[in-house]
Amino acid sequence: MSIRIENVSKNFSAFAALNQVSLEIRDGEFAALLGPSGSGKTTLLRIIAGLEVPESGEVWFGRKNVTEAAAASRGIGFVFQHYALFGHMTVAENIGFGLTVMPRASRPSKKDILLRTNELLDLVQLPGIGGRYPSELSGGQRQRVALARALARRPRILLLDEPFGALDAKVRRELRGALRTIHDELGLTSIFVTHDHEEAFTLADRVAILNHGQVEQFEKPKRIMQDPASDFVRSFLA
Ligand SMILES: Nc1ncnc2c1ncn2[C@@H]1O[C@H](COP(=O)(O)OP(=O)(O)OP(=O)(O)O)[C@@H](O)[C@H]1O
Repeated sequence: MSIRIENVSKNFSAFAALNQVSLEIRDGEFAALLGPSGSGKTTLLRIIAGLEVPESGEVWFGRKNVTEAAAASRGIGFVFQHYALFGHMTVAENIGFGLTVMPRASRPSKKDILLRTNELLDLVQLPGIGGRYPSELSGGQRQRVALARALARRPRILLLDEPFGALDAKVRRELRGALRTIHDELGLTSIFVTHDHEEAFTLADRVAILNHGQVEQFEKPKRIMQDPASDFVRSFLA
């Protein structure tokens, strides 16, 4: 599902967090939003998710204008750094949660939810741990479970906000590989927020570099390295 952001602006009081941002992410693409702290990455992701409303501009998913659509109706999966799992629920209950709260008419049966949960545990390479509690998992395993939970309703768009920020370098690298494989296998369109250059450049098809609420450059990693579009990009990458 392609995502088109057209002239989006967002202010907090008098402060412009996003200033006339336009970005077009192709169906099936893996895009990263990279930039220093406060550049507007999370705000842009939250607007795409429907968790913030822009003052002006539009957001399109494919041929649908979703600018005013509720977050729950957008068919998105999210993974956040601190989007904690429910501690009192098992891993399987966490993953199936989004399915169990669906309206009765569209809710899958208990048996189907269990099947789906096991399928997702296989996908994130944690088979057999559905009966454990989050406190019994490592940080990397928790983020794999968070990813499985985000995918339970078969979203076509996956939004990730610094999902590996709290993990050590080795686990980050492993999870990066796993995430990219899942993105490709499921044919998702994914947007990944990070302030880590290496992470953005190894994961994404194209990287959007943000600074002061504006996109300085949105291109393939190689192209950005070869031909930085501004002094800011050059010094940010140095
Ligand atoms: N709810 C809010 N109220 C007031 N200001 C906000 C709010 N949310 C964000 N901002 C401000 O908007 C700017 C952009 O914030 P945003 O979180 O989008 O940046 P970011 O690039 O994701 O930063 P970080 O890497 O630190 O998470 C910041 O200056 C921030 O202080």
